[in-house]
Amino acid sequence: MPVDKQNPPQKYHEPVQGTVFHGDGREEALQKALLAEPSLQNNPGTQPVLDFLYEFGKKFYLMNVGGTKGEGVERVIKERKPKLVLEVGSYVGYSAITFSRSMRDAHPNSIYPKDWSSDTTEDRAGYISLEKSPVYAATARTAIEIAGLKDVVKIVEGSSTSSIKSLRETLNLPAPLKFDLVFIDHLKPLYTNDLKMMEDEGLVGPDTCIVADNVVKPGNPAYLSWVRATPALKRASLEKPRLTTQPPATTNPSTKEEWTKAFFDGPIDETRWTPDESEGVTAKGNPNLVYSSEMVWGYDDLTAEVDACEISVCLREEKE
Ligand SMILES: C[S@@+](CC[C@H](N)C(=O)[O-])C[C@H]1O[C@@H](n2cnc3c(N)ncnc32)[C@H](O)[C@@H]1O
Repeated sequence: MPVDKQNPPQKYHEPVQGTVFHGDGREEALQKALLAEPSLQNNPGTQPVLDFLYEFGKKFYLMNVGGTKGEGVERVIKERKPKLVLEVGSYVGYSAITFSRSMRDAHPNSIYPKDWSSDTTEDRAGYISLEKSPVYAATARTAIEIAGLKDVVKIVEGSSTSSIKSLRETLNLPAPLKFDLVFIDHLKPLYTNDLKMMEDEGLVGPDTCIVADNVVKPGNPAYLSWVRATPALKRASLEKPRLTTQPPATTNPSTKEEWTKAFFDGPIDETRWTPDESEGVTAKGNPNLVYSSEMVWGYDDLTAEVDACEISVCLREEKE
């Protein structure tokens, strides 16, 4: 869809928070529609599939990153040229198609290996996407295949926290190999625990760029506090015991300026709580990683609500 950063896109749906906006059969219907669409069979490719998802989303809301925020992330990919990308939350494949296309354009001659273990001088690249729902993963695979990106994108099914913990084993990904870019876009309360798990496993580190979607809509002050805090503040937080019940969530600020300036000194203590959805897999995190973090603003293309991605580049690991 055309991107106009100054003006909101046309609104096709009312805000969906608090309503049923996925998991009611629309993802299966989308898969069938993708397979039945003659123009996609005759003219497969990335843009026809993205356009098809956008048109479907106008009728039945789809929780895709969309064009305006997606364009900001694509710009980062074009600048940083990541070779190994991790996405958390595939849904029906919109972001995986958009971002892996940019990655492939940056590395047209790379090999996309099935596993990363072999000792080789090959120029390799790959886009790994984690998805909990087998139904959404199946639709994403269909979309990705029609888009011609089957060899570039690998979907790993399962719950994110345990998938991340076992990812080196699952992908034969030897240390110290780590991700160049991570796109976090799944269950909002899990963002911090899952980033901490990546830090524990050495899957992120100096030079990794971490992009987190929906930090304004619905908002994620706890996550922002982890990537914006100083190592000293994070170390102090980790010295305190884990919280066993969910603390009251910090309220969202109301202006862009407040969002940009807030959360450099908390609510870091909220990050001591691990949501049930991590299924008992808790992470400590590496408090010594220093991130430089900024917000990239955009819209939900279908509800026209203002939203933002937080883009955090890991600068270095501070010595204690
Ligand atoms: C906002 S959607 C992702 C949208 C997608 N990144 C895009 O822009 O096209 C969130 C996805 O995260 C998945 N998800 C939620 N919790 C998860 C978890 N614990 N592990 C893995 N995936 C999860 C949901 O099933 C859903 O497909």
